[in-house]
Amino acid sequence: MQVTIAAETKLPTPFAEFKLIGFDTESGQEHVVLALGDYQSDEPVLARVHSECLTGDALFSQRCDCGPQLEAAMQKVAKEGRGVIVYLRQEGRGIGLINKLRAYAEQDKGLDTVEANEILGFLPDARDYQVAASILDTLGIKAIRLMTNNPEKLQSLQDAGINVTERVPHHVAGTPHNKHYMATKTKKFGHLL
Ligand SMILES: Nc1nc2c(ncn2[C@@H]2O[C@H](COP(=O)(O)OP(=O)(O)OP(=O)(O)O)[C@@H](O)[C@H]2O)c(=O)[nH]1
Ligand SMILES: [Zn+2]
Repeated sequence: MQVTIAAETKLPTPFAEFKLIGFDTESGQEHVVLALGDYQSDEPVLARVHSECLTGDALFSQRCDCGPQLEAAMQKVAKEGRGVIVYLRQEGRGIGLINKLRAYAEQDKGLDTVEANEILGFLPDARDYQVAASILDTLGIKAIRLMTNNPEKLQSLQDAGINVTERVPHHVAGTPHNKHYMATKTKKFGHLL
């Protein structure tokens, strides 16, 4: 997957002032990386590969754990003074925003997150991490310490050619609204929660 750095600017946040790097890809999808400190040196860098979740990241949804996980990743990178957050525009585990909302509507009727994707004709998880590998490669990052609870994501990133030297557990507090969702992630996706 061909990716190019299209823009670089500053992103001041409550946690740190990140470098914000915008990527264009041959598929037309745009992605961003928040980077801090000397992320290009040889030492494996603390990293999160975060999948877009408009409802969780921007609208404070309590159906999932995405918003608090994004914030926690920014805080951990700020604390270390060095790290990257690859923000991938793979909304709804790759099925897109509106289809995710359709999947939520199915869950409102009693299906779990996997069954809801399947009844709509999608894979339970349609994400592709090849683009993350290309982005990290373009940034000159050779090895990462990955903040995740998802063993499949870790494996997929390794399969895409990324050297993951360590999994850093990335737990956040649950809510009454995401209890069932988190339980399904543990049972059906093997999340280490
Ligand atoms: N299709 C679908 N996507 C969802 C649903 N809930 C959250 N998502 C999407 O799932 C993605 C996040 O995946 P998660 O399984 O929560 O976490 P992860 O990134 O695989 O694993 P961690 O690294 O541990 O956070 C985001 O793209 C969300 O938009 C849902 O019910 N259906
Ligand atoms: Zn979410």
